[in-house]
Amino acid sequence: MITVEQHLERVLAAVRPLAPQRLPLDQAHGCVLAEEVTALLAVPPFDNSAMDGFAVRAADVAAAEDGAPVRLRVVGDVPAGSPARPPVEPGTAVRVMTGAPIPPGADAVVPVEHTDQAAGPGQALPAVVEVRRPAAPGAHLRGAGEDVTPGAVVLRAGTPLRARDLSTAASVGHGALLVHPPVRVGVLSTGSELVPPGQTPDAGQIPDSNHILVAGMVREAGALPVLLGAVADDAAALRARLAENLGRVDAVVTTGGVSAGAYDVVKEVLAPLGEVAFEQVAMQPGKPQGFGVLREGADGPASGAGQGAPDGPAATEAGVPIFCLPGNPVSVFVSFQVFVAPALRRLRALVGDAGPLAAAVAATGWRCPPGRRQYMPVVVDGTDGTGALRVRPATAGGSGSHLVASLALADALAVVDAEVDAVREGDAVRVMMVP
Ligand SMILES: Nc1nc2c(c(=O)[nH]1)N[C@H]1C(S)=C(S)[C@@H](COP(=O)(O)OP(=O)(O)OC[C@H]3O[C@@H](n4cnc5c(N)ncnc54)[C@H](O)[C@@H]3O)O[C@H]1N2
Ligand code: MOO
Repeated sequence: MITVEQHLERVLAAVRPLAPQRLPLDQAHGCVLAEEVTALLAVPPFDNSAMDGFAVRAADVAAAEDGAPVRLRVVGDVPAGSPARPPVEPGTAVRVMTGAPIPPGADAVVPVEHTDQAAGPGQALPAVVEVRRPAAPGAHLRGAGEDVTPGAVVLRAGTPLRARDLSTAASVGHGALLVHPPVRVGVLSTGSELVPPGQTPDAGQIPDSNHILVAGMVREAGALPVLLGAVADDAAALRARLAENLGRVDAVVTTGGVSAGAYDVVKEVLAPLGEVAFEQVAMQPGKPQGFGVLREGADGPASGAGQGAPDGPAATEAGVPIFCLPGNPVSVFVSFQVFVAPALRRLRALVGDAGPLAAAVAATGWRCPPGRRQYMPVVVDGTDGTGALRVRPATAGGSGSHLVASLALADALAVVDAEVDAVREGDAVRVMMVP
């Protein structure tokens, strides 16, 4: 058996960030930025009004008050988006809407509420406006470049792009950015016992819960699932499904068929390729693990992959990493957290790992498997006096790898060293919070 660290090291050594591509902003959400972004436009791009009202010369309205309004001749109307720039001479005003450019000559805006004019849509442009409050020079003006001036750096390389980062890029004039593209992950279940969710299983059949689990975890890891469905325990069918799809994915996750069974076809099909190794990892759940890299034109079952693919070649020139996870659903969940998620971070070009495990205290004891690191699904039961999380197994069945229905209860995985044969109430444990 190898350790979790040994297997993870092998996985991480085989994956590289996907090569950057220039993508339109609407396709770049979640992608890691591969360039420094500087402003092409100022924000705001021009002096504009912060209020719906009237652009005036502040000196004209300095003495305005309710009892002694100042009357100004209205010489123009500038809605937002209008190219009109009617000058504001002494004694005049121009109606402006929020976001509209400030006309030359004006140095303040009087909100419509401080005039004799009604607020709201459909109001005709008056010939004269009565201003009932003074406005200081600069009042309700938003100056060009107040936020950002052209040339300023607004986003740094390495940033995973959030909605507001993309809005920043748009506001400073960019329509596309150089990013590490979304990682497309093929999701493939194997097993002759599987029926699609919602379909009543016949004798010996079970719902394929792994497919939807892995697809969702791929999304939660910031990548794009490519649903490759389920294949029966049939070597030719598996070979064909992989060969058809390898060219349109950057990684593949399969479930099932990796242990010692007579029908464990994943192992049968991929092991002869040489670059996919099947190991026993000292962890529970998740002991049997396959990992490797499938290459275009490789001799063997997956040869021809990538040819004629509808969505273009895989972005990983070095080949397509494939994770062959065990079929038991809790094993899938744990294996994904421990091996696939870190690899997806690297493929996405995220820097660093997901962060340290959190400190917790066992609210109750539980048994651990000898010689394997345990990943126990736990619920968090508040905190103790020192602020440490109190955790207990999410189900009476403990870390059994088939307890898929109870997995939804878990808040975290308690990670217990291989040497520990039992956790006792009050013991310190480390936990990995899970999405
Ligand atoms: N003789 C041995 N038997 C087993 C060993 C071993 O070392 N020697 N290891 C056990 C461990 S540990 C695990 S984990 C499993 C892994 O098995 P496989 O990866 O070969 O998976 P399957 O046999 O195909 O399925 C296992 C289990 O999971 C259910 N399953 C499979 N796919 C799905 C799916 N898509 N959705 C829901 N459930 C699924 C399947 O029906 C089985 O119950 O092997 C042990 N055996
Ligand atoms: O390692 Mo298996 O995942 O225990 O059931």
